[in-house]
Amino acid sequence: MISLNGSGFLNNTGVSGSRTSFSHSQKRPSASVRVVALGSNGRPADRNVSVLMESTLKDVKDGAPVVEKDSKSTVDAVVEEVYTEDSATEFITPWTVSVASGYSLLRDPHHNKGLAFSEKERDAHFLRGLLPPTVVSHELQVKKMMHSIRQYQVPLQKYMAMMDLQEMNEKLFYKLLIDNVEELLPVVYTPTVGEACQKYGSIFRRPQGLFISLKEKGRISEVLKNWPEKNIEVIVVTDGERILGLGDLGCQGMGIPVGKLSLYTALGGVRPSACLPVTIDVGTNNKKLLEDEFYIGLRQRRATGQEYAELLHEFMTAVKQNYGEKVLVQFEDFANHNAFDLLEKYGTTHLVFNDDIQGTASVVLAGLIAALKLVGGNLADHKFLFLGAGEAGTGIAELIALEMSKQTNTPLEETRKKIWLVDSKGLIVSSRLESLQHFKKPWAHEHEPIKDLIHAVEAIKPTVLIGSSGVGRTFTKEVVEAMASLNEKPIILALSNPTSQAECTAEEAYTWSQGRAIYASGSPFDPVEYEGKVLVPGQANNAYIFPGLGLGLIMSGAIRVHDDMLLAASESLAAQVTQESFDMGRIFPPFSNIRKISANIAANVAAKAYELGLATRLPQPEDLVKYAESCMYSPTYRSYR
Ligand SMILES: NC(=O)C1=CN([C@@H]2O[C@H](COP(=O)(O)OP(=O)(O)OC[C@H]3O[C@@H](n4cnc5c(N)ncnc54)[C@H](OP(=O)(O)O)[C@@H]3O)[C@@H](O)[C@H]2O)C=CC1
Ligand SMILES: CC(=O)C(=O)O
Ligand SMILES: [Mg+2]
Repeated sequence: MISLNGSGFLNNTGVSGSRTSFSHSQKRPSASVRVVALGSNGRPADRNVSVLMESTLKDVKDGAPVVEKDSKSTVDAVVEEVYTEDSATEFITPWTVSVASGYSLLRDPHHNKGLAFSEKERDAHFLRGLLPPTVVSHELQVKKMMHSIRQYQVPLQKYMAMMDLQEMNEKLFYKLLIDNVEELLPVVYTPTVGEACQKYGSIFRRPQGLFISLKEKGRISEVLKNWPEKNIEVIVVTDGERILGLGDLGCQGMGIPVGKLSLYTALGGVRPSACLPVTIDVGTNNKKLLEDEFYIGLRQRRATGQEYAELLHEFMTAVKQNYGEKVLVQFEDFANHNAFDLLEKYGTTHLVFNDDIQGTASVVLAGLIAALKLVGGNLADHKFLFLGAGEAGTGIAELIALEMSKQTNTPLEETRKKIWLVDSKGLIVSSRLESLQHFKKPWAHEHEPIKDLIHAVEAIKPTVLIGSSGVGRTFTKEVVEAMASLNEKPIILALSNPTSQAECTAEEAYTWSQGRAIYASGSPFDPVEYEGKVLVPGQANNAYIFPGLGLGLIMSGAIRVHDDMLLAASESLAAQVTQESFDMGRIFPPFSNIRKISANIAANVAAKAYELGLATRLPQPEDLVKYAESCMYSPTYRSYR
């Protein structure tokens, strides 16, 4: 497993939302917070209307500016006040010299409240006549939006409605997503985000992230400055070459960083304005896209070698220059021939992790630790077989081997022998060693060659079967039946996304194993009734991990990601699976509790960062769970003066 390095950018307050904040001992003069609303084109409109928040920054306590609550303010929590307010306290752009009319305010997604603007605000901000007379609560807005989204039968229409909402009223978008996470996760994330990426050219309306193409070579730092937010804490970047299990979608992969970052906010509580989605466009080898008149990316085959490396290097350098050394960069959906190398290269200079390799490993290990409560034994008592030996497969395999090695005090080389992988050419065995990609080599064990999965299952006799191939329906009836004949409770994880690429469905796994399989999948499946018992499949998706992991890194001011932090995240997630879940056969907790889960994961990750001496936010908060919760963005409307 690759351990990642980086060096520290010190944020004195430890409140990660605020790079422009103050040291623990510094007093900040009392100051009103001035917010300038901009015109719909991002430039100020011609009317002089300043929007003043009702809160006033007074002091700095425990590293967090204390907000004196105005009698009319609706905001209560001190830290929340600082962390949650999304740039409203520092709305700075080079052209912020005058202020806007209410019309502009309605078009500013960060500050727009739509019909929730109070009578007083409508008067103060020139909104009279621009809104119908009714004033509604945030809750009613959520109810109405959910009603409206449920009217759409087609998932992509729901996705587009959600994206429109995000562009229109950010706080309503996040409240909707947080309050209805189980229903809306499949809309803004897998599986629908996969279809959205496939059709991104046709549905593209407004930029939701930065597109950095070969055309921008030599001026990436300038391009970063075009993004309106400056205090970036998390970047999710893709080059679009391996989007879910859908292959090379080039520039249209942008849906993935956008979706992942909306989960950073909704699930992990990172401020939306601190999140930057980036797509690096070096071309695409997808012939269909190159010939598609609606394709939005560069029309050329992918740049490789030095040209590719130089663009990526310029990007990584510019990121550090613009946002400091503690900005977290999450590599997402790169093809494996670049992913491992990028992780290794930038792990020594930046705070980076690869979600597909490391986030996936952490979530699957958590599921396995939890599953042991149902099947018994320790990790080392089990034998693992993977279909797919790429980023997800070898990443998971390595973290399982590491955990096993720690638990049994056995060398990693030994624990790896419990784990077998099959790739497109068959079982990975020592006779193939020379021709294997470097990340597969540790898994080339002594065995005769085997070409297909069913024969590998029969020969290896695994207790756990994990699909990470990106190819749908590869766990056939024969394969699942073989697992069920070998094990009383076979563990079967069909990780590939989106739903169309799942190695088998929940229904198939339960039916073909006579209801005995312990099953989880990357994309969600509905519960299945088998012989009168309702079995609820878990969702083995890195979305359980990266938001909490990211929050833990940010709140502790961590300067690098360490494997032990991934293990800490796994342990925390596994510990949060309740008996109620186990009784339904699920090895992951429901997403409805995800913010609490993320806070606990963040606390465990941060604790590990402190233990390893990798945290820079000092002193360590006494109660890390409470601190994590206090740091989390919540989409509460603020009152405007
Ligand atoms: N649930 C989750 O949280 C996550 C799910 N995933 C999903 O996992 C899948 C794989 O992702 P990733 O590991 O990054 O992709 P990679 O491209 O890195 O790896 C795919 C692996 O599958 C192998 N493979 C492809 N076709 C077959 C086949 N027919 N039979 C056997 N093996 C095959 C490839 O073999 P070869 O090397 O020979 O080409 C390769 O080893 C994707 O669908 C992705 O969506 C990924 C990350 C997280
Ligand atoms: C979930 C995820 O990261 C993937 O499928 O690539
Ligand atoms: Mg991914």
